[in-house]
Amino acid sequence: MITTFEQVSKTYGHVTALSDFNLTLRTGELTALLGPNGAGKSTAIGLLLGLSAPSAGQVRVLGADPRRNDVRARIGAMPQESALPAGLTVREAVTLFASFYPAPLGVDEALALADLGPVAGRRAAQLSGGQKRRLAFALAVVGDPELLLIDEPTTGMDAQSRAAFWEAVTGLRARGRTILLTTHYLEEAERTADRVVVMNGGRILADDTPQGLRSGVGGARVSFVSDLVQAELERLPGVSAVQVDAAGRADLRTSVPEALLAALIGSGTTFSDLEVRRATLEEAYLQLTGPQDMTAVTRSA
Ligand SMILES: Nc1ncnc2c1ncn2[C@@H]1O[C@H](COP(=O)(O)OP(=O)(O)OP(=O)(O)O)[C@@H](O)[C@H]1O
Repeated sequence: MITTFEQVSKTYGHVTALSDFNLTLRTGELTALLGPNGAGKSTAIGLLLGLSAPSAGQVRVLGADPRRNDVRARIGAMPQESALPAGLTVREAVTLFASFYPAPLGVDEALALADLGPVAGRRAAQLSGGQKRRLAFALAVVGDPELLLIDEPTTGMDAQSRAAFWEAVTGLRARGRTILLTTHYLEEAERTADRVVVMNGGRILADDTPQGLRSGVGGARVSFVSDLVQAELERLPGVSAVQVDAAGRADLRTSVPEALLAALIGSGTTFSDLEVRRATLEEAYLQLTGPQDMTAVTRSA
């Protein structure tokens, strides 16, 4: 059952949030939708949830109009900010949400997926920020949805919660669920997504696998210590950027790392401390969206 945006535009007064937006979500795939603040990601998710109608074009969710109640019952959503039932315990909230769906998961299964077992008896209002995100996840998955929409899911989660969260999400994908995720944590998208869609200004800039995006833009970084001066480094094959630090370590960006190394060795130059690494998804993303975007966050490992 196909989920598509066909030539969708969405405007709010004079603001164009989405423009000529075309995207097909493939069954069983985890797609990461990336873009700076205001790019249009939440607007796209809102359209899939049937919260608003497109200004032009067509949105189909699991083959039908997302505003139909029977379609909504097949979607799970974890919004950026969710109003949780504060007075209920975690278990009561998950039990209540399970009752909305025709074939839900077991309550204990949903609690375990979200790693909430130890706090199942606690009231939602008393949860920490990260625990609230995990409760929002449990409420999104308890209906066993075919399509899962998750908007900046791991904000506020600690390292263990994030690891457990991604394990649960990839487990759902292995069961054939279709997942659309937005995140500003690019290394999470790089590690987990089958497909990355980069957007800005309401338009799609790239749609590829994480590997495809990395190799399509940016090439590789090669660094080493040598006596070569800036002008000599710039003449090496495929070099688009050169930085040399005070200790004489050169850091080069090249589209052809193999040719660069062959030229370096062929020149007879003495060099040491060689490091070669492919461009990261973050570098590819920044090339696509422009260095002025300060919203892409990278956590230190
Ligand atoms: N209800 C609304 N009324 C007016 N403008 C809106 C509304 N919702 C979104 N916008 C505008 O539409 C554009 C896209 O917003 P959207 O929330 O979809 O971006 P986003 O990519 O999700 O951003 P973020 O990463 O900050 O969550 C922005 O310029 C935003 O100000």
